[in-house]
Amino acid sequence: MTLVAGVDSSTQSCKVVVRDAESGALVREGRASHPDGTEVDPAAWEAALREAIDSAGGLGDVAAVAVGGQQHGMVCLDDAGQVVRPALLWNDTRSAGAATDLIAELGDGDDGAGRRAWADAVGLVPVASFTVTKLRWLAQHEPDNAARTAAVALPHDWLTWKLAGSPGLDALVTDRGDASGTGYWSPFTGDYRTDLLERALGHAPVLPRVLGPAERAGQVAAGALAADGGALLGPGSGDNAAAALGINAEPGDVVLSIGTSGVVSTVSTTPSADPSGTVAGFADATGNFLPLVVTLNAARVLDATARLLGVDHDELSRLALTAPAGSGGLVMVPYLEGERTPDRPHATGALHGLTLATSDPAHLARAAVEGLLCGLADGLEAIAALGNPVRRVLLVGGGARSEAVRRLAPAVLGVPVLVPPPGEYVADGAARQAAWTLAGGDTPPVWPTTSTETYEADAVPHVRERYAEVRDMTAARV
Ligand SMILES: Nc1ncnc2c1ncn2[C@@H]1O[C@H](COP(=O)(O)OP(=O)(O)O)[C@@H](O)[C@H]1O
Ligand SMILES: O=C(CO)[C@@H](O)[C@H](O)COP(=O)(O)O
Repeated sequence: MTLVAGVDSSTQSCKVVVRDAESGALVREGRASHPDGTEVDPAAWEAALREAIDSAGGLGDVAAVAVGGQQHGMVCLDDAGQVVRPALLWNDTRSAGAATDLIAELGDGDDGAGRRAWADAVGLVPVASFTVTKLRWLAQHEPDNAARTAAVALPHDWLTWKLAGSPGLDALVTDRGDASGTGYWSPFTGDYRTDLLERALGHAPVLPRVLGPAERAGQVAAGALAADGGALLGPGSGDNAAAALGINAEPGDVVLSIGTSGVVSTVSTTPSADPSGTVAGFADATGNFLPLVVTLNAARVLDATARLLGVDHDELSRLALTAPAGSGGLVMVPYLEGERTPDRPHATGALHGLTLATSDPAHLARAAVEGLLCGLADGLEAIAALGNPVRRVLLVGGGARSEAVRRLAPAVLGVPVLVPPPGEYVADGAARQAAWTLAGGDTPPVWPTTSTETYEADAVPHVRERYAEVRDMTAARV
């Protein structure tokens, strides 16, 4: 049996799966936690990856490995390959002002023209999540660190490079999927837009070479992150592209991921440009494209509400299912860390419709689940509005383990929802890419598609209508 390994270095944790390269069967797995926060020293990811690899039985008998990772993180390296400062993550909003400036600059002061120019250039409109805005923030607020920045990498790029033994800045590599989330790579041309990078940072540092979907990225160096070296390295990808590969998403499939981020993504054979900025036109990990909508507030809305009520996730779910649809008029707009879509980085969460009848744990639990799902329903609507077919909606991520989320999703979204068994689909996709890198060829290996459970419910349009009223009312006040 030939073994391959896949990594998911996500916001909250690092997961490693070891699978049979031919059948895709799971053989071993491990995981380790990441520190909290929106600014993290990459050394913490390296330590977690080492721990997760060890707990997954090591890489000594693994023929190939690939890394999936949280997107957009700004990893700045000096000319000796040392990290210049802790990485700003996708969910850090301090560069919101830089995003506004970059839009205005490309539009010569005309916001609409600026949005269109960015969408046409790189498939996205700057918001604080994207790397290009973080580099502008760095240039504005930490000019010495900006000047020391000889190379810029993404979390998955940096971990792949560390696995290879940090063999010099010119050995940094990435893939189309993650490059498409930087704000300085074009999914239309497949090339970097170093002019936009230089506009942001003030100079154009070394950038990782963008590899093909199954192009070899070197070999694991013994001792660096794994006791045993020799395994081939795949290019890796951003977590959402890896998840789509892991779940074998095809055009017409929409993947709803409820992790730290809430993501609505689909596979397209053509690149997207949405000047509203709602849909980001990313690339996927197979040579296609991955238009997606991302919210900042997803599984942690459930974490926070469970903490407020002093219950665990199972009890939160049970409570939510005892309250009526619409939670008696209690609406939670869950912008607990600001929000990315809609672009309201300074917003806070809001509860509206609190009455004596709704002031109880069940109504609060229901409002939290419905508020989370309404934000994703808005994303699904935006994806469809761009002409992407919606034939199947698949629900994954830690939040999908909630029975209330699974049962309320079809009602709020208005479509059936297919739920595969709880799993690590990002790491699975990375493992499948590793098998593809090992085998070569134009397409990834065919692994058995996972079974799914279908959840259906009568649509409850009044829930989204009421949510939209409260969402827009709170927007007017912030
Ligand atoms: N049964 C559950 N119900 C609701 N949320 C859950 C459940 N199990 C885990 N979670 C939440 O899912 C999140 C982790 O999901 P995951 O997809 O691994 O996130 P990420 O990939 O962003 O690190 C955590 O916030 C965790 O609390
Ligand atoms: O910002 C995005 C995608 O644009 C997020 O999807 C991050 O990639 C974080 O992923 P998770 O930690 O939630 O998996």
